[in-house]
Amino acid sequence: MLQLPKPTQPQKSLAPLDEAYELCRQITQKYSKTFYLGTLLMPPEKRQAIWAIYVWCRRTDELVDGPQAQLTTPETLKLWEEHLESLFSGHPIDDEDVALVDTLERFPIEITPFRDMIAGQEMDLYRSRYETFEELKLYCYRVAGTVGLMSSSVLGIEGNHYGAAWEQHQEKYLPKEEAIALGIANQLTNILRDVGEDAQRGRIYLPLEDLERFNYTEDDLFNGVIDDRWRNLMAFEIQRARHYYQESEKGIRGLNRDSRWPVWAALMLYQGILDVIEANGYDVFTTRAFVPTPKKMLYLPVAWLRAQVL
Ligand SMILES: CC(C)=CCC/C(C)=C/CC/C(C)=C/CC/C(C)=C/[C@@H]1[C@@H](COP(=O)(O)OP(=O)(O)O)[C@]1(C)CC/C=C(\C)CC/C=C(\C)CCC=C(C)C
Ligand SMILES: [Mn+2]
Repeated sequence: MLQLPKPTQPQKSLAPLDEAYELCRQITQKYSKTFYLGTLLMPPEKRQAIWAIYVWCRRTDELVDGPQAQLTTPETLKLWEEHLESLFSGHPIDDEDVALVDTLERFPIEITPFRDMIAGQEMDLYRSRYETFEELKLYCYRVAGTVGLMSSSVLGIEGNHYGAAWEQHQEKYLPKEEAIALGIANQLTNILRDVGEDAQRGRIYLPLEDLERFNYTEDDLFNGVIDDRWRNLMAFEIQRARHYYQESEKGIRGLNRDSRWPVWAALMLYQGILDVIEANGYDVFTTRAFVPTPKKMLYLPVAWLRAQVL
């Protein structure tokens, strides 16, 4: 269902726009309950645009993380970048692209974050360790901070007046850093939740300098050792992720009013995973941390309130 690029595919007739958006809706709903719920709180035009962006991101991630990932080479990613360029010149190739091409017309977005995400996925082809947090942060920017930048164009920036009303210039404060911070916070959360799953694939995203700081070894991690060293290491990483959430929060008030509730909701739902990891005694080896649906529903009114007052 998630088609990988087929460069030699002959010309085919593509889905009409409403069907393409419906396809993107279905894929978003299937693959991410959390972000899908967030989009349901948006006005229809923004919601559809986020589905289109989600699907492009999902397809990009699938290239290195999906069932066909073994077949992906740097050449595959090069072809995917050419595919991207075709979309940016208004030429959809697959049904899902029809929605993204329309979204790009309605909400102009720079191509850079899309290219950067492909570069991030490429890192997964040749890296399975990160020595320092600085190195990991670059990866997190590329695979997730970029999502913040892409989404911001759709979410919209509230116009802020600086200076007196009779002055001509009206400047907009662009909360770019905050959008990137929320992506990084989400990705760090994702990494902490998936430590066990990634270890089974021989991957360690936690910076090795942090393992060393807490005297915890790669072997300990592959054996799923949970002791004070691990608990302290995890507490440190969770605190770092929470710092990025906090950094992102001040950007939300710079967004259009109708985007603040969905973003607060997505933020709280994803950050909630950190609380579950703590409640599970930092066991990310045998238990997958998730926020149960009734708890998700409880977050929604709190997120609404924050969107009104913060
Ligand atoms: C509500 C809203 C605007 C959501 C955006 C939804 C969107 C377009 C998500 C794209 C997700 C995606 C498939 C990215 C590919 C790379 C990747 C896998 C990144 C990880 C996402 C979750 O992955 P996964 O599928 O493994 O997770 P679950 O199993 O579903 O838990 C990431 C963790 C990155 C997600 C990053 C964001 C959603 C960016 C958030 C930032 C903003 C919306 C900017 C807000 C603006 C300001 C000013 C704060
Ligand atoms: Mn992934």
